[in-house]
Amino acid sequence: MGKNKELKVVFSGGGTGGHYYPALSVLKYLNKYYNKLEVIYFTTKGRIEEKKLPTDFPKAKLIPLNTKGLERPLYNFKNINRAFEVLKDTHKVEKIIKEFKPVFGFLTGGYVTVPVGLALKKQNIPFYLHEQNSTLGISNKVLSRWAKKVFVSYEQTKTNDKFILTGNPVRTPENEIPRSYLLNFGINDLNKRCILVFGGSLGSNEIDELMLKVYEKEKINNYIHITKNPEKFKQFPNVFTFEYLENLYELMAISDGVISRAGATTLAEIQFYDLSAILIPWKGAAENHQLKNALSLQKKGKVAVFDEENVEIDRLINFLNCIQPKNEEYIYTPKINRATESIVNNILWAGCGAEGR
Ligand SMILES: CC(=O)N[C@H]1[C@@H](OP(=O)(O)OP(=O)(O)OC[C@H]2O[C@@H](n3ccc(=O)[nH]c3=O)[C@H](O)[C@@H]2O)O[C@H](CO)[C@@H](O)[C@@H]1O
Repeated sequence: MGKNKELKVVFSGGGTGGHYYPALSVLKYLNKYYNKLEVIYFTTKGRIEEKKLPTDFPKAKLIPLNTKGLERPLYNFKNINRAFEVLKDTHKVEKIIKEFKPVFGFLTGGYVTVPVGLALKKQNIPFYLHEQNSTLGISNKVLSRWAKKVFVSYEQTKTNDKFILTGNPVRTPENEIPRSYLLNFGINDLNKRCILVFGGSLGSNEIDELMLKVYEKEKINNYIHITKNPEKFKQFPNVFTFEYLENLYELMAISDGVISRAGATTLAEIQFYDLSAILIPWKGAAENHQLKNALSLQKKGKVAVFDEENVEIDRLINFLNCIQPKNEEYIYTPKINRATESIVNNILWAGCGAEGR
């Protein structure tokens, strides 16, 4: 990859961590190779990409959009207003990119990407989509007909040659991380299993309730549990609670297992860091995509999928107790994430367009 170059790009994607973190991984990768990477990131007002991006990526210019998701059922009166908002935002984005002149756009899903994709199309600027889930989300479905390429995380999502299987980009530590890093999070016996518990980027009350039952019975393993209700877990000395951990992926690199929902980005991280996992798919996900995500990972082993309405606590505990823990000497050594690399290579060098324009 060439260095000392300038590149102007438009990014968008978010609303939730599952859409936002893949965009961030690609952005960070690009940033390594360009001395002057100029980025406009179109954000969902008040959501994760707005709150986290400035610290993650200080050079990006954030522009919030008003577009909101459609109400269900679709014939809801509010949706007329929502459609107007998309038109207004499309116009706003068009004006901005006309002046900014980006080389390409990269969009990772979430309703905010719709006006951005429409504006890029109107200005004849190539754009690329990334889909994290096994089925296309609504925004990606709408935009895919105009996208230059659609990068996907699962083989079964490909429907024509425009679709390229890359996997889902995940955040990776730049440096080695020793197992002893866990001491910073309260863990004091590094030879015991360390299990990370969380309900995606938005949290999950159901997982909190389920884990209360697990912690009543299982006192040996250590747990780092992300929750909005830390007071519920105070009586368990082996449970260390946090409201949100921005760098959860660093803990994944040195932990032993995960108990979580089955959001696609979490699943990609579980695979990348080769963790054992108990997955409890969220039933409200569009087209039940979390269950589909989870089942395709289950085929690869080290993963058990539970139905949230029927979790057998003893089976769950038995699964945990079969995990071979890393020992206190363990050190994670940095490795490249092939999905991130593959997306960037496809955009810049594999004749997909941007650099050759
Ligand atoms: C309610 C909702 O819309 N869910 C969707 C959303 O989920 P959600 O945003 O929960 O997505 P994922 O579970 O895929 O990803 C969560 C991300 O947040 C990170 N994390 C989480 C907690 C924390 O304290 N710190 C932290 O960094 C995880 O490491 C992971 O990178 O996007 C996913 C990917 O499109 C979809 O599959 C989900 O169905």
